[in-house]
Amino acid sequence: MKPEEARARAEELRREIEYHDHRYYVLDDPVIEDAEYDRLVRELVALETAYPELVTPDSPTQRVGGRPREGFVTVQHRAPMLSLANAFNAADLADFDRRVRTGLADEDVDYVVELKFDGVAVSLTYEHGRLVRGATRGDGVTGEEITPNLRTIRSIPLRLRQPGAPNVIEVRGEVYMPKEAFARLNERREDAGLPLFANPRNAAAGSLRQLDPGITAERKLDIWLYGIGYTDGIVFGRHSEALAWLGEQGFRVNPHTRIFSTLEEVERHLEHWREARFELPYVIDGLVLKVDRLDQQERLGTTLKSPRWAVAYKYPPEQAETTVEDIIIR
Ligand SMILES: NC(=O)c1c(N)nc(OC2CCCC2)nc1O[C@@H]1CCC[C@@H]1O
Repeated sequence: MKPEEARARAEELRREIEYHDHRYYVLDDPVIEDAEYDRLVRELVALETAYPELVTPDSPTQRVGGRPREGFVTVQHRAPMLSLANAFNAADLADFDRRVRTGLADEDVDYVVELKFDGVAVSLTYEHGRLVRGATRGDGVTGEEITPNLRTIRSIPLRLRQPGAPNVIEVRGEVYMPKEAFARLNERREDAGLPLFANPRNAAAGSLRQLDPGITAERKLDIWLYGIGYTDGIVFGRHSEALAWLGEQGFRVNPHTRIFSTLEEVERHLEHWREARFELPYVIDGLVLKVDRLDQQERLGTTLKSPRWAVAYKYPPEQAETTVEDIIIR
């Protein structure tokens, strides 16, 4: 095969494998048999081995790469990754809603209501459509650079579907370990006499902070994208539009997100998930309300720590540990 034929075939295989990765890992709706998928990957690996100059960082064969590192580098987020004020009951929610409506001079308000994933917040930076950096939230201003570890998460695209759009975009999401993967990991650790992880969030954090990406790759982590931090190329009118755009670019965006325009609808939705959350294959510790219109977010602004246009509604923690009351003194 001539070099330019090899280059063309390699690019064709990359597109095809990316398409199937998106169907399988993001849409959970594969259209190819595993054996056929593996054959595509084997052909690409063979081509890249025969023509090493063809290897590009965003090739699907480069997901688990690099030697273990000595330590982590810290990075500054272009825009701070804020935290969320909490609401624990209907009164707290009413306070939040009143403050929002007062701040907006009683204009109509739409709330985007998202599940609150109990994992590790990360930011992903894409330049000219390619993933160049991934970092933990850290203290909101400075995080740890964990790009090789995030590249092992198969639902994170290594390049955007329309690379032309923004030159730079930094997206935010929550990396988590599904309940099933958490249970299997702790079984293996128990068999190996290793200390167990207390919950999926700790397991996800421990898996992301591995110096060896090969270990991260084995941990079956996944991610839900929930926002855009910084971008130099596109402007959205609403948070819900930004979420739709993330989905179009190939990111994994949660299907349970809803938009409501009254607090009553929001409260009914929160009551539904109070029990329904235990059926989910991943842990949530509440839901997040966000004012949808970005111009209204701007007007409400943020405190040093968290936005005035969003709040986390928290459920009481699952009673996993045994408490004193549960121990009946016989
Ligand atoms: N954990 C989540 O599911 C979640 C979410 N669905 N949406 C946001 O929106 C950001 C944007 C403005 C302030 C918080 N943040 C989330 O989690 C973050 C991680 C660290 C602080 C928040 O809990």
